[in-house]
Amino acid sequence: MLKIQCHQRLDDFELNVDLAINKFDILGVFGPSGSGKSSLLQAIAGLTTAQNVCINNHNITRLKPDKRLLTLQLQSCPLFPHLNVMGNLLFTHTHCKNKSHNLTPDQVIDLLALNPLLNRDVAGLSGGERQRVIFARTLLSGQSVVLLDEPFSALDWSTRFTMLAGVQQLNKSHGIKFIIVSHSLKELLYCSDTLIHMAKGKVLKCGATQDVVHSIYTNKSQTPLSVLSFSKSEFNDAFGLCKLTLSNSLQHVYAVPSLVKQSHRLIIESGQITYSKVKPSNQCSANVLIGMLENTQQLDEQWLLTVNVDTQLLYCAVSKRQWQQSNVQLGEQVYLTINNLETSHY
Ligand SMILES: Nc1ncnc2c1ncn2[C@@H]1O[C@H](COP(=O)(O)OP(=O)(O)OP(=O)(O)O)[C@@H](O)[C@H]1O
Repeated sequence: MLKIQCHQRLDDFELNVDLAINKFDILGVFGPSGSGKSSLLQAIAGLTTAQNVCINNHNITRLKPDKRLLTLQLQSCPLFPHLNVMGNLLFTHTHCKNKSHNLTPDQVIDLLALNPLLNRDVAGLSGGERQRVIFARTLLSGQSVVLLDEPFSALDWSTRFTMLAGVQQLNKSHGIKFIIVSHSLKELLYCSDTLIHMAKGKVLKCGATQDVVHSIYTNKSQTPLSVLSFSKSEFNDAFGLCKLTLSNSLQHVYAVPSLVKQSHRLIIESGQITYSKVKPSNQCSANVLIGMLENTQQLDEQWLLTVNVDTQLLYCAVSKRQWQQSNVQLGEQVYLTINNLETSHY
């Protein structure tokens, strides 16, 4: 159980958060610019003085930041300029006391593939390299609750997915809990189990990530993305592709290994999915899944179809003309073709 109550007035802006979550491992915080995401993390970490901060009914408003047993990685963090990358990591590992987990520098370096950077001068690092080093340093502070404010915004999607898979792995292997602020639903869908949607200093919705994302889509504010979870991944030598078996049925799709990473989720954009009432007969049409049309909604010029595949909701955006011609009713079986899984598009 996690309960957060936080009240803070910052000139004209008022942060007023009161939420309760049954369980979380990786909590995402999503919302438009200026909605109060960073202010919330900073108030929890004690970097700003809020009028009231209660976590699980403990009032921590006056508790010093170093007694809060968590660490916050800000959007931009300085590194020590007189130390190289390895020096920065070792400094944190050596000087941070009262650690709650025993992650070693070698483990973090391996997980985040930092070996090629270790002897580099920090002044010469690119924005993305710098973010990876800062994340490694955050982990080496040894806290088991880690707050991250836009931690991977400077990374390309492939590297970002590797880092997010690392976050999931650290949660499983070392029990580290993460709260991650991001503008990107794609990022949060990939890694978080629970999501907070904020606007104007308040929580609009909080709950299982897919439910909250669904409510964001039905409010028309975002391009729909789907998550496809799979339980098994087997590399197929003949195709050079991974065969992914869906979590709740024997349906499967094939994807290039670079899309699979260490995670058991694929993020699929609505434009990647096409649907039909009859099974596609074209031999080239691989990656066809069977589902049931669960909902339709008009989004400006398009229609958004929600299709239940394997108890997972996939979103498919179609033109008005295509929707009218297809003559599919709610509850009917449809075929979804997932495109671009067999070529790397990041
Ligand atoms: N120290 C401060 N004094 C006055 N106003 C502040 C202060 N810090 C933040 N604010 C205001 O509070 C609001 C929320 O800011 P915050 O940085 O928390 O939003 P955010 O959701 O993290 O935005 P972004 O996604 O752009 O980083 C903004 O309107 C900001 O101008």
